[in-house]
Amino acid sequence: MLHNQSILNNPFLNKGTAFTKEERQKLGLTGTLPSQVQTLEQQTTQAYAQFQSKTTPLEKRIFLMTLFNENRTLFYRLMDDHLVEFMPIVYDPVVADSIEQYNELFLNPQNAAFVSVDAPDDIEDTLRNAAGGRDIRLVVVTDSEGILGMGDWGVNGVDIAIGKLMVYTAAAGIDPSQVLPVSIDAGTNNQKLLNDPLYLGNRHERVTGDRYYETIDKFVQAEQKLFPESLLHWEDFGRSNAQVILDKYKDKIATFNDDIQGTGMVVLAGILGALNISKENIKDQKILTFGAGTAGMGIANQIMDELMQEGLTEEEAKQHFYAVDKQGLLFEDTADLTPAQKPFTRKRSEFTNADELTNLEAIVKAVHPTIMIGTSTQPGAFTETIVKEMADHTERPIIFPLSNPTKLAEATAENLIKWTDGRALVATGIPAEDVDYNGVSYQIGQGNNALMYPGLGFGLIASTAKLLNKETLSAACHALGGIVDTSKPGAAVLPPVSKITEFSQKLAEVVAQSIVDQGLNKEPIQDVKKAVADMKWTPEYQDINND
Ligand SMILES: NC(=O)c1ccc[n+]([C@@H]2O[C@H](COP(=O)([O-])OP(=O)(O)OC[C@H]3O[C@@H](n4cnc5c(N)ncnc54)[C@H](O)[C@@H]3O)[C@@H](O)[C@H]2O)c1
Ligand SMILES: O=C(O)C[C@H](O)C(=O)O
Ligand SMILES: [Mn+2]
Repeated sequence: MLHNQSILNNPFLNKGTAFTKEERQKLGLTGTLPSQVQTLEQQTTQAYAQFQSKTTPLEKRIFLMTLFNENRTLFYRLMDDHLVEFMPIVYDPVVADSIEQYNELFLNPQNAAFVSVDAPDDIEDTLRNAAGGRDIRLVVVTDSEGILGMGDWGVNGVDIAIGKLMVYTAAAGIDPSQVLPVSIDAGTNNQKLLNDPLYLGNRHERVTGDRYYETIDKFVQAEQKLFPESLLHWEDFGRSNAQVILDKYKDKIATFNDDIQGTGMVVLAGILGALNISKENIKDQKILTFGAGTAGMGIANQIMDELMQEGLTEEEAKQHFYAVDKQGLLFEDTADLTPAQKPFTRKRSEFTNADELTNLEAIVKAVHPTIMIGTSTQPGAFTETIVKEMADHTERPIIFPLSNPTKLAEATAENLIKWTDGRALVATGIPAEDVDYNGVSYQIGQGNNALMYPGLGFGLIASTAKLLNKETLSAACHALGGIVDTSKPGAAVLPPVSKITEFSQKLAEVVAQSIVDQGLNKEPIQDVKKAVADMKWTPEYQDINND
């Protein structure tokens, strides 16, 4: 039996002023609310007016988070109605501000689980307590070592897990009571946080090595034990751990790393969209990834798989890539290569001036890439000189400056369009306005994994997937084709966020079909479309059974 006040304080059950007279009677809420009974529509109108009265993006976010804390149904109903407006507020880029000010703004743990490296024996209880008896199907976990491109944010990074989950529900329709955001607090190397008396996380340096990996393993074991039907999504781990963790679990459980695989997917989908516009072939492209870290190498691997599916051998496919990191173009003998970088290195003998290829300008001059992707965290790195040099050697340069948040982008969409006289095919990490240039309105696709992971994850959950493999990833990358009208001048390389619910559903169906076709579903599924449709949650008030 639920205590009356606990219903009002439970965001998964609370309806606020929408509790009917009968419900108030039944649940012991009579007299605990003003007498008027409102509809969800009336509540939505009132809440949106309040939202609009807030002047800064952060104030808007704080208001929405308060609503989220109170009443998930109302929050998601409002988000459904104003999806394009709310995405940048609850998610990237404004989530970055809330992460930087997490301690100052803290009001509510938002049903997250806080796993501590200092209390390994509490991990199972931690997850159980945070789930509070809910049937968890989706876990987004971060250790916050690489939050967007902003580095280490300790426990503050929990907001990215919460934000990613909000997009899951808004875009794909995962039931918000079936999700669990998790912070793995392994300490932090962010000196500012360690010195901050208000910092809420473990006040010591990051734990690394065996103790770190034991914590991760304990977490995975407990997560699988408590929520055997769940999908595990990894977010914003550091460069040295992200791939290692993924490789350890990817063949055993339903899991993926969003920065590696989600980003790889959205970039390949964007490239396929761009090539649809330029009518070029992927086998004729030279791909430069600037910032050969977690995302950069995830992107390279996804494109590599596509080239191999197009019939190239591994050796042939590798010849299409130029990976660039701090050291410059990565060669076989470059110092400090990561395991993910090694397969994508070049030979010095390919270039007459190999030793000079230590900066992007020299590399672009030597390579003449047709595709340039930025995941470097280096703002403004795609300069006018570099972009013009690239555009001098290819008709439709494909340029995706993807570093987030806004202040870290390698270039703006507007500059890329201007510098190339409208020829560049552009996608940016954060939302970008249309660019009006020479009478054409250029629509800019959002090259953000948020376009892909909700549909991917939802499809995996709905199909009760045992694991995610290359076949399913590849099928998903091709699922967005045909949504954008590429014959229109200024067409975007990716479908707009305004259609995210539509294409997330399509993506989920393609993913679920691929799982079932490969026999990777745990439970029998007769009708894939129905399985996806049945799983979809919509923000409407349900009857509460209080027995
Ligand atoms: N749009 C998206 O969907 C999306 C997805 C994932 C990551 N990102 C963004 O990409 C960026 C990188 O994320 P990550 O997870 O790969 O981080 P990461 O730390 O794993 O990788 C960043 C890489 O950039 C390299 N780098 C740093 N300075 C450089 C320089 N001067 N020149 C060349 N390379 C340099 C680093 O050495 C590292 O290898 C972040 O800003 C992140 O927000 C965007
Ligand atoms: O969070 C985002 O906006 C995309 C991506 O996962 C990132 O780390 O930048
Ligand atoms: Mn990320």
